[in-house]
Amino acid sequence: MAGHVLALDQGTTSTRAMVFAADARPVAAAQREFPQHYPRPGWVEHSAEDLWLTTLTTARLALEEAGLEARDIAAIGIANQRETTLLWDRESGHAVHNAIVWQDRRTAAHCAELRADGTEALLTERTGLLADSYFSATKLAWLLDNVPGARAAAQAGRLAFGTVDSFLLSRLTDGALHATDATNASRTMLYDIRRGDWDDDLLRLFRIPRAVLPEVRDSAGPFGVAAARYFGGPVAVCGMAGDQQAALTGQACFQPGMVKSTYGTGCFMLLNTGAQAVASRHRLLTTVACQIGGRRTYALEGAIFVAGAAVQWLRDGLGLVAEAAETGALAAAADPEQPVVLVPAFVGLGAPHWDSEARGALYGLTRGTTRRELARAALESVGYQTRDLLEAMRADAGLAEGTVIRVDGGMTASDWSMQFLADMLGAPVDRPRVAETTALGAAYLAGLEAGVFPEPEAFAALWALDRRFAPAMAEERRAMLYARWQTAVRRTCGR
Ligand SMILES: Nc1ncnc2c1ncn2[C@@H]1O[C@H](COP(=O)(O)OP(=O)(O)O)[C@@H](O)[C@H]1O
Ligand SMILES: O=P(O)(O)OC[C@H](O)CO
Repeated sequence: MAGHVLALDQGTTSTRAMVFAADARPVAAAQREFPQHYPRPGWVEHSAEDLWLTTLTTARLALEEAGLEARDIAAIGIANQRETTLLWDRESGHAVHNAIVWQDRRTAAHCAELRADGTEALLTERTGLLADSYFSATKLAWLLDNVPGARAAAQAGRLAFGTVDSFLLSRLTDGALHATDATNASRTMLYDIRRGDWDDDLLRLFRIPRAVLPEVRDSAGPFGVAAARYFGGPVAVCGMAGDQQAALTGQACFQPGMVKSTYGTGCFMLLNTGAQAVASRHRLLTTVACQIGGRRTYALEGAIFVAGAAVQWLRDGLGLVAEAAETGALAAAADPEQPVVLVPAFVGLGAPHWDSEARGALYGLTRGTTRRELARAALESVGYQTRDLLEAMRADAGLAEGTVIRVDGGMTASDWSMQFLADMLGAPVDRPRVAETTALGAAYLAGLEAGVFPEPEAFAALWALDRRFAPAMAEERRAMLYARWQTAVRRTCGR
């Protein structure tokens, strides 16, 4: 039975483990949610032990469901929520503080200073990122400044910093390996994405001692061996990548110009730009898509914070639906004469606006507005925000006519949303048969290294279409709706 790969997908709200066969078929899966901690407004933390234990538990459950043992697993691949920052004691493996999650905004003031004093230009040039609390650097600086004794211990080499991939790897290998991959490193705001190394100027700027940093490796390659006691036998870890980059790989977007967009709680759209790190002129991020054999592939990325979360708000906040899936039928039945627009800036707006002060707004309400129009506005908001990203990508990288958008994530179950997306983008939207593209991407990286999966070209041939949504909206209507959205965003951002 050898020739299976175990993928660990450690996400923001839940941890999944999946087993894939050599033909990329998923054969087992397990998932566990874990608590979110909000110690103060704008702060978001995870318990490091929750991240570890849900990973271990789901991995064991998936192996059990597949009826497989450690010796049947050729390799482990890890995909993870990115940027989330951990600092742990090398000796004991214990985190010195909860993980500070990517959504956490406690360092927003620090980032505002970096923007005000002109440092952002240097940050962007070296790391491809923007001075935002989203990324790891200011979170790590906060930990070193606020956890008693942390700075001295870090300088003495007793503490290790890492994103979630690095922390899980350290646990799996019983502390033997302190490493990350280039995709995760590219989200820290400490890594020069063109030179492929930690940047001494940025380390000085954020007062980060080099001694805390992990070694940066290829996304597919040897990452040590998970100790025998975890899975009943040793298993090699052969791949790691940030979850959005893993999804780009799982969607087989290997060629420059290919685009994937993932719709979960938020939305992350990545465009493969090949060997070229394209500097964005429209406030997109430049990031490492993958590193194999020392060769880096880059991507342009647009991140929006609220996609499926707008549907969650209708369900849990307003109680307008009992199930997310009801929103499609409601939207279809909405009054076409009522121009209700939702700008879901619940936590500010991400790319390309980056307005952390903006808050959500609804426009066009009348006495005749019902939950049908609100449902339509929530689903449409995802299409409009994606159009904003695509326009920025077109302007930055000149996308080819007829570029197809490959989609994945929980919200792609909504046919209505996917059709509106295709209409608003004016581009075909392809939904693959394997929805778990993040786990598949992690499995692919590990399986490639272990010799289970074929070279990219042959793997790309395994990608199978579930459904294509072709744009069907008249151009005039498309332009009118998008103009209305842009007006709503301008008003929301006070511009
Ligand atoms: N049929 C549907 N229609 C609209 N939204 C949906 C539907 N099914 C799921 N969603 C949304 O998709 C999101 C869950 O997707 P998932 O990929 O599991 O997210 P995450 O990995 O971020 O937790 C939720 O926000 C949910 O509201
Ligand atoms: O865990 P997800 O799927 O919400 O993804 C989170 C992203 O990696 C944050 O950058």
